This record gives sequence, structure tokens and C-alpha cells, in this order.
Amino acid sequence: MVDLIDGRALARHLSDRTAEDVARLRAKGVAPALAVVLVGNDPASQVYVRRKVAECAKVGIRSCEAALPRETSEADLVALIEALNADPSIHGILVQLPLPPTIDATRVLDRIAPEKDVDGFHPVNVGRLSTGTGGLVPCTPLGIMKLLDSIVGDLRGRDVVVIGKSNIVGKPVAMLLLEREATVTVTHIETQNLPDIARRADIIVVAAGSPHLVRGFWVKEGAVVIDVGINRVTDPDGRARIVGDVATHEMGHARAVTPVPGGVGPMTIACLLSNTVAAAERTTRG
Ligand SMILES: Nc1nc(=O)c2c([nH]1)NC[C@@H]1CN(c3ccc(C(=O)N[C@@H](CCC(=O)O)C(=O)O)cc3)C=[N+]21
Repeated sequence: MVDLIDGRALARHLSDRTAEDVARLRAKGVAPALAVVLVGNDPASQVYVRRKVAECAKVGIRSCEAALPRETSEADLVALIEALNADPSIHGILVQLPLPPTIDATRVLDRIAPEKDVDGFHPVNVGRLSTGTGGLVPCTPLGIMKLLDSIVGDLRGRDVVVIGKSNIVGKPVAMLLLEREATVTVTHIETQNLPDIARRADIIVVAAGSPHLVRGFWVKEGAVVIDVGINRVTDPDGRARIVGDVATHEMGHARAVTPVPGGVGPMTIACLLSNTVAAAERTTRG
């Protein structure tokens, strides 16, 4: 019988440890703090930001939220980031994506001080990840690795197929998997015979943004499937709900599947909190 992984429970466990780290830092006079920057009023982004701020509070991380109007100029946004970079009471900076189309997201993310870049999107942290030399690691890939630690353990020589080549999930998770000596195949929209490639995998990580893309016949008996998709779909009765990239009801022969919601999502936020503490810790080491 397939094991449906409880990402919420694992995230709670991780956040309990983060809360202890926060308490330890506070006793040393460092109060970990995260700045969340939101531009515009996309309802989904507002929900995510609210959730991040609420989870910060639960573990004792101070958070400050900057909500800027959609018309904000790139120069004004960069000025805010520079101010946060220079503020020693702020340890982590997160600019919620997507940004309005009038703003060049890459240029903005490049201005975040790498040591405060809790998303791990700055080129310095991307380079550090790809050379395995430390730095802050993107939250969703980090959460995926923690899920795999609890489900699989040793990844050496495991065949992993990553579906999706984004800078936020596909590429960084491939780097983390390589660091653990898995055999990694990164596939994407142009990949041919994707079902055949997927069927060879011991582990499938899918971040494609396509509802129910991964069908039962794509998955080898006993494989582990990590579903990173978040797709808003509307049921015939008009009700909106969130589904992943995996046809979960066809996974009876898999060893384990992460659900959506309740799988990777909560781990992403738990890793944002642990990254913020890691960034705050680094300041205590000069
Ligand atoms: N700079 C930046 N960093 C991000 O990390 C970032 C971002 N921008 N923009 C948007 C995406 C999306 N994201 C999610 C985090 C948690 C859940 C999450 O906790 N989901 C729950 C609830 C899902 C629901 O019901 O909405 C779950 O899967 O169980 C989802 C999505 C972070 N993102």
C-alpha cells in the first residue's frame, strides 16, 4: 500500500527545532528577523505572505512585511532592498514572486545581499550550491531533500528523474541530489518519451505545473514520488481546489507519494524559517 507522506507533520517537527534555535539565539541577544516584500495585490501572493508571517510568529522569528503598490518602480524596490541589506536587525530578505511585469525580477534579486538571501536565488548562492560550497539553499528544494531523508535515507546511486527545469525547483534540487550522489536526469517540456524515462526512476520529483501530469503507468512499482505542483483547478460544481502534478489516485503501486496540499508546501515554509535562523546564526560568527 502506498505511503501518503505527512508533510505537515514533518514541517512541524522541523519548525520545533527551529524554535529551539531561535530561543538559543535570543538568549545570546540576537532576535532573528525576516523581511517579506510584496509588490502588488495578487491574492495568491497575499495568502502566501500571510502564511509566512504567521509561521514566523509561531517559532519566535520577528517578521516585517513591506506591501508596496503594483505601480512601484524597480528603482524604489531596489532602494528598499538596499535599506534592508544595510539594516543589521534584519537577517533574511524575501521578495515574493512573481513581481509585476514592469519590474525585472532578476535585476531585483541580484541586489539582495547574498548572506540575507533566504530564498537562495542570488547568483552567489546559486554558484555555491552548484559547487557544493555552502550558502543559502532554496526553500522548496531543501524541503524536498528533508522529505527524501525521512522516506528514503541514503540516495547514493538512486535513479532520480526531475521533471521541470526551473531555477526555483528543478535545477537546484538536481544539484542537491547530485551532491548526494544520486543519478539525476532532468527533464522538461521538450523531453521525448518522458513516460519511459520516468518509469526507470526510483524517485520522481515533479515540478511542472501541470495537473495530473504524472500518471500511474509512468511510475515503477515501489518508486517514491515527490509532487511539487500547485495547480488551482475548478471542479464541475464550481468549487476551486488545489491539485498537484501527480495523479495521486493512480499511485497505489508506488512506495510513497507526497500529497498536495500537505506535502512539499508546508516543508517550503519550514525551510524558509530555518534559513532565516541560519542567516541570523552566521551574523554571530562575524
Ligand atoms: N520569493 C518567493 N519565495 C517562495 O518560496 C515563493 C514565492 N516567492 N512565490 C510563490 C511560491 C509558492 N510558495 C509556496 C509555499 C508554501 C505553500 C504551502 O504551504 N502550501 C500548502 C497549502 C496550499 C494551499 O491550500 O494554498 C500545502 O501545499 O499544503 C505553497 C506555495 C512559495 N513561493
